[in-house]
Amino acid sequence: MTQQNVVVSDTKSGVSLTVFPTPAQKKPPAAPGGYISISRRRVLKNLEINGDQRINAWVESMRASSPTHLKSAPSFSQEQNSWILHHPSALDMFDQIIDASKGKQIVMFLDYDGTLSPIVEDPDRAFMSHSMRKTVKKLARCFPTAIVTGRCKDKVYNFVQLAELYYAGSHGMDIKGPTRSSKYNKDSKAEAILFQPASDFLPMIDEVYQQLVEKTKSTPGAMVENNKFCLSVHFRCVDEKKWSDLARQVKSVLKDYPKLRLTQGRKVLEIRPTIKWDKGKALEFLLESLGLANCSDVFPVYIGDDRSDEDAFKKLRDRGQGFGILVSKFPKDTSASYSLQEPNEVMSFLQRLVEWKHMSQRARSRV
Ligand SMILES: O=P(O)(O)OC[C@H]1O[C@H](O[C@H]2O[C@H](CO)[C@@H](O)[C@H](O)[C@H]2O)[C@H](O)[C@@H](O)[C@@H]1O
Repeated sequence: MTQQNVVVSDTKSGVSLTVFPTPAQKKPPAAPGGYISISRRRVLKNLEINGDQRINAWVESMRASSPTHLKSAPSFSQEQNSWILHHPSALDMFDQIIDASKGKQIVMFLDYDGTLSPIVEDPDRAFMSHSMRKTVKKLARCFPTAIVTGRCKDKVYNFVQLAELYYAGSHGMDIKGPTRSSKYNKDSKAEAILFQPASDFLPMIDEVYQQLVEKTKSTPGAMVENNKFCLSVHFRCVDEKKWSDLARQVKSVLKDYPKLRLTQGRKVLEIRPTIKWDKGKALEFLLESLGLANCSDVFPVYIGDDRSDEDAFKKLRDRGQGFGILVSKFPKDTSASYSLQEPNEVMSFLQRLVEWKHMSQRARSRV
């Protein structure tokens, strides 16, 4: 690359442009603000446009991924019907699912928000019901069970309060084994599991958290949540007309932190380290910790409702093991095989798994 070439990178938008001078431009013109600066200005202008387009794309995508109103147009019900054909209800397909798992060790991975708990306005009040807790407790007696969430691990633990589970907080960047022994972790090895691949990022995340709180305080309803290794900026209680402004505020803070990236969830923008780690990798790590990563007779089931869960759905597809279940009332682009409409259906599905396990144990003990 010659000295005159200009590389302009917008690390946040992933845009990296290299501007090569044309032969006619090779000598810098005498005029102030030579050709490199003019090109740079043009490129920066383009980046501004791209930046705005990107913000609009986030905002649109956030609206689409968490629709507020049930659509009623005929084309929508057609879309819904065709989607359901491709992602049938895991409750309707229960027998087929059980058939596919025959002779294999089922391992359960559960997202938290929108899967075990209903979506609510205040993230600090996203409690799971007692009946859901009871169900998950029973489930963990039948199968190794992990909670995989974007939340801070300790916060989700306070919601779930089951010491016999594995927990992967901060989108899998904070993993911990059970602290209470169960059938699957008798040798106490599980308790020793602790994996934090992004610990170097802690000071940066704290710094960005402070800046985001300061920057967004002028936007009524905006809330920044510290999830330890990642952050969430909540849009749910912000007037939709202000969403683009809020996204711009977030982007303006992040421009100085190329080592952080933005992802988007249900009315939330999430800020996380650029390391190659996600819920899919966390799932693989947990299977390895359980000594099941290289087994052909493992059957992982991952249930989740959000974009970040797609990494885990995809991982299962790539491994050709088990399957994903998307929790959604609406058709969504997904790598999950099955669907459930809401946390209540998730609970029914988990209950059926527990009943089936008890029945098959009883049948085996009779033989
Ligand atoms: O991986 P998850 O367990 O699904 O966590 C993803 C985000 O969940 C939470 O936000 C979502 O639930 C809130 C409470 O119902 C809701 O108000 C918000 O709009 C949703 O996006 C959590 O607060 C975030 O920090 C997580 O990133």
